[in-house]
Amino acid sequence: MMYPPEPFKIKSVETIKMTTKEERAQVLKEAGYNTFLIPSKKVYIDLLTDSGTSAMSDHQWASMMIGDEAYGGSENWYHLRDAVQEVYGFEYVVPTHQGRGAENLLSQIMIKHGDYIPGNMYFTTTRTHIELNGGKFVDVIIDEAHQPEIELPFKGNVDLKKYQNLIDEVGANRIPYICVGVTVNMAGGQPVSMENLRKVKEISEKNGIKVMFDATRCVENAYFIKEREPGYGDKSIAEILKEMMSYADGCTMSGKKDCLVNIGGFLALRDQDLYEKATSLVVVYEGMPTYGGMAGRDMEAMATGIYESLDFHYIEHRIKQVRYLGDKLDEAGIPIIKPVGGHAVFLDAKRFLPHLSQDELPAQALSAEIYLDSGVRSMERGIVSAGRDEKGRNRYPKLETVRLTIPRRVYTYSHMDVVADSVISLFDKRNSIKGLEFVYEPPVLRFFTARFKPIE
Ligand SMILES: Cc1ncc(COP(=O)(O)O)c(C=O)c1O
Ligand SMILES: N[C@@H](Cc1ccc(O)cc1)C(=O)O
Repeated sequence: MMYPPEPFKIKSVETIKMTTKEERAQVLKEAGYNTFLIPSKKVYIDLLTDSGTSAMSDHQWASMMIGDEAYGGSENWYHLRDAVQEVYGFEYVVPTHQGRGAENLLSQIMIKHGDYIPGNMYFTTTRTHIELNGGKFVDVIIDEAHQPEIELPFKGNVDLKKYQNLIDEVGANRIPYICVGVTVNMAGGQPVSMENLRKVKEISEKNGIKVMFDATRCVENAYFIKEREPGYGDKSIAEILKEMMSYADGCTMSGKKDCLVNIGGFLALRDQDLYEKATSLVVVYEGMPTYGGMAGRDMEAMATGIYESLDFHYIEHRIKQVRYLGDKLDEAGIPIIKPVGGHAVFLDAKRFLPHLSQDELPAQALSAEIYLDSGVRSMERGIVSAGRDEKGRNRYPKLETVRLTIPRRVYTYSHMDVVADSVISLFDKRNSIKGLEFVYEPPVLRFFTARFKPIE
């Protein structure tokens, strides 16, 4: 089915309200033209992120009622650990408050000053933790991933030649692990094929390098493998996921995405020695190794969410709802990253606003204009998100995009129509959109709290 109907019915609703354009202009000014800083009550359709914004199921809410809020050995922890072991196949699990808690632990236990960490495109928090621990991130994704117009089924693949070249150049002993995102957030939610994962594992094993997945959206990746990779059409999402994970030595997980919860995460490992190192740190940064910053009820909801995410009808609808929005925009001639990925539709701000240079922050300006037009909140993913390099110079990513990120089980196809209409109407008056400049720039992860003003 092209766009399947919602495989759920709605039991509880949250009212959303439209604001006036005058009100939004004021809100935007007060938020320094940064959509992260807009109060959510002033947002009509919130496509800032799919992180922690999912609607939980009735079963997950029921799980919240059996929270065992014990400091040590909560019953819910054992359920979560068992779910991770069963579904993802890793023996050792360290709970964390969210994904970056796991990234912190992994980076601290594995990276030595001067090490290199290859990966299939950077992610903001992941690269920050690598750098804070003295490592250098090296992008080894295929070139096509940086080109919005090229359509490939697995545009998140690791370029095996680039990976091998890095090993030859710096030596395997300077590469503790490769970080493989499944799917790749910054490339547009693009998946990685099973064949590519298998080969990455082969090269890594040969060279004594560990493979660590950023498993944040691994269920979405499994769906794409089922849909696109020969030999996987008849396999279940659970089987595909298990095989994907069999090519990793561990993973970091932001449970706020594919585990369908509002908060939570974990680090999973196969190696006992690494696990012991991680547990000695988790007590410093997160909490006891049996809660890691989560309440008992949150762990139970995550355990339930992990099993629910394997349902084919759920994941098919999720992917295709995102595709519905992408197809509508594409048919109207709006420049987007193609193909449409798993969690979001990415507008190509360079082609949307060709009259603005990258220094005029076109994606930041476009996300502000979308909010002004319709109250739809999106996120900049371009030069502002890329930040500065070690010498303090702006990084200029090839992809300058605005991300329309769809929360799971929250909005309907008609909400997608409203979003598409707003973007299409803005495209017609795109020449009047002005650039932005920084008025406040924080030193790290600047996009979260930076402030801007229009360039007059
Ligand atoms: C691919 C990816 N990795 C890691 C993270 C970090 O997770 P969290 O937001 O839960 O800290 C996120 C989202 O932030 C993400 O999208
Ligand atoms: N991981 C979440 C939250 C987040 C957003 C932006 C970031 O750069 C970091 C984290 C997302 O991708 O939406």
